[in-house]
Amino acid sequence: MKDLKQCRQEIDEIDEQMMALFERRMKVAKDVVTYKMAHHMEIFQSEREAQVIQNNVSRIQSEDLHSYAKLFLTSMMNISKSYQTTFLPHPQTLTYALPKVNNITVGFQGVPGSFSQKALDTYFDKQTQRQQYTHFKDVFEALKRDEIDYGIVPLENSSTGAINDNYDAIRDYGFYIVGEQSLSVSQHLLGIKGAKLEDIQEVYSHPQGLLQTSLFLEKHHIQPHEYENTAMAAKYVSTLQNPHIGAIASSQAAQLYDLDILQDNIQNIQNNATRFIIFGKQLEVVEDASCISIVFTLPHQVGALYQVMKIIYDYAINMLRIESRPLLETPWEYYFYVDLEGSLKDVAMIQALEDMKAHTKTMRVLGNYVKK
Ligand SMILES: C=C(O[C@@H]1C=C(C(=O)O)C=C[C@H]1O)C(=O)O
Repeated sequence: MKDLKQCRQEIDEIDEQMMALFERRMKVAKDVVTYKMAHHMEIFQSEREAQVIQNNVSRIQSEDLHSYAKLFLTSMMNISKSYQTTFLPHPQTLTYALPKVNNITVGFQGVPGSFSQKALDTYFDKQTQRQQYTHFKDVFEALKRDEIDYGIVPLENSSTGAINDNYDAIRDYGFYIVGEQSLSVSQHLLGIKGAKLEDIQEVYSHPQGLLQTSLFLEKHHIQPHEYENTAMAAKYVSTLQNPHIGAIASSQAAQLYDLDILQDNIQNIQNNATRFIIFGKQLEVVEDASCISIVFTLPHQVGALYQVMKIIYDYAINMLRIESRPLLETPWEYYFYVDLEGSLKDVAMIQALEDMKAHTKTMRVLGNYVKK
């Protein structure tokens, strides 16, 4: 048996060599992303990754290490991609993208009658193919598999705040926001034909639908049940044919699933609106893009957020929004999502972003798009 101290000495020597190689590899990854940004290429290149895995796993002599080698290479390439996403485009080489409209497929969560579909119908034209998914996460997965060109998900509601899972997903999947559609949302109490408000004891809806109507539900002592989606809840309630069970959903859902509107506009706040984002695999900047979204993490030190805010102030940039989310790996540390008014074609903006980046631990531009 080898001595532990001796083994660890050997590991230390190996790590030293590996770290030098890691640094070299990451520097090349930086050169790769510079090229990709200038040539409108996606960061993720699945064929290249498959090739890297195939070439290198076959170099490992011990058969029992093949699956570990594959895991090692995959993690290494994930780290390299996440590093690549942190680089800012160069205003001179960044060219405007024409919004893709022809022959595209867009994924959304829910069934016809859902608010996501309504947002999709408002943003895209009739020819756009629609693909529906059960969960928000499925829309992100579908884009990852190239099943769709874009996804559309809600990000924020004016009365209930952020839709956290989608905030985290847009960051974790490394996708870009290419557009935004705001939609005014009216929630209605739906029931089967002939049912009355007084009959309703329980309702089904998406958690957002329940939150947005919490005051009404409390007042009428109606028990809420969470469901995947408002429209799916309406469809479900329609199959139950129980006069005591209702759904909270749109008027379109009432029509589609043959339900009555027992009480309209039951949302806590009358001007209830939801912001949806359209996301894709590439940074696409259209000519009139005026909102830049960024996400960053900060070192745990006094005044770290202030330093970033000061740069925004010094460059006289209008900050449209700031949101923080916990960093799961390290408790009590946060991701900050910030929306800024401006364009990535503006040299001063890039300078400001570079300065901000210097005060962050990690920073990535999520997109530069038009708010609608
Ligand atoms: C470095 C690149 O970018 C990504 C990362 C890869 C890597 O780290 O080897 C491979 C393919 C891409 O998904 C590249 O395109 O070569």
